[in-house]
Amino acid sequence: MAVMGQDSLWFCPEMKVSRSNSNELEWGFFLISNHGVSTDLYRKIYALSNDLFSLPYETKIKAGPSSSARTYTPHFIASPFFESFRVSGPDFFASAQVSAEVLFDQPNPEFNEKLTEYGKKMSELSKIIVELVLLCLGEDFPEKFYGPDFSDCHGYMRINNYSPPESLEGEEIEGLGMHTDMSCVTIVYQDETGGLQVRSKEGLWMDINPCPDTLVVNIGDLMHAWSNAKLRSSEHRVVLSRNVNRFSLAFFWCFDDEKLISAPIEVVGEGKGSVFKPFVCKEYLKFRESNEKGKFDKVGFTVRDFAGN
Ligand SMILES: O=C(O)CCC(=O)C(=O)O
Ligand SMILES: [Fe+2]
Repeated sequence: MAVMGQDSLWFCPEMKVSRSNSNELEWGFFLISNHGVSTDLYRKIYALSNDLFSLPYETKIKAGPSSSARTYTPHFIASPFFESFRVSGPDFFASAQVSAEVLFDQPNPEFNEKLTEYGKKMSELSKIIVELVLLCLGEDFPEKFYGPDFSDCHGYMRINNYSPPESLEGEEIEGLGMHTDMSCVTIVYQDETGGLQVRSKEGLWMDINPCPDTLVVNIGDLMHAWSNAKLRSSEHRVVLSRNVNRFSLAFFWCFDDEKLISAPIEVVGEGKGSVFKPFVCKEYLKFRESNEKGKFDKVGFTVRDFAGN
């Protein structure tokens, strides 16, 4: 796997993050290539997802928030133009099957198999990425902290469909409002439509243009808190400016729900104060859920609002 720089936007662990210039650590986004996921697998998942999103609303909502499956997020929850299916690990097959059973008339083994293959690939990649990211914080960090703090991580994916309104004439609208991710790291595949943007520290929106055969990785709130804010969980959003559907796959690699997140002294530094109070992972997830419902037009809450000192 290679981690690449693009213009000055990206930090690159393999280029060795220079501690004298912490800028590279502060973007919170980078690209990876040579990740081992075939174009063919993306094509298949894209086609299967299209079948899914093309189903009538009455069918999709059978897996909606008030169903027992609760894998489908319909329009008007995150945004009027966004809908999504969730597939959770570690048993991606069983999770995909929960949706397949309520959505398809017949068994659809290909759907379950392809999403399982993708979930497993992303889980492996996430482990490598976490090790690389730890290496950015200190040479001995992967060895010291991967086992105790990161070996119980688990992942889930969201298959996202953005459908802009037909009236979109040269305008730009938010397909997904500004937010930070509730993950340690997130791996995003975006199709060639583009629209993903990251907010700089100065508040400027920067485009993350689609780049063939690369995936976008971003640091999430859990890693931000664990690293005592040394690794930035950047605000990002998706803007739609063309009248075409946009497809993306976001994979979130997270701590166990019960984990107490507290930055180690080696990260904070002797005699220095932590940026965050220690908190249990699931309490933060609960806080975000209760604060974000229906607030897609508002600035999202982050871990700073929840546990900032
Ligand atoms: O669709 C994308 O490109 C990004 C999605 C995203 O930020 C998310 O699901 O958290
Ligand atoms: Fe996100």
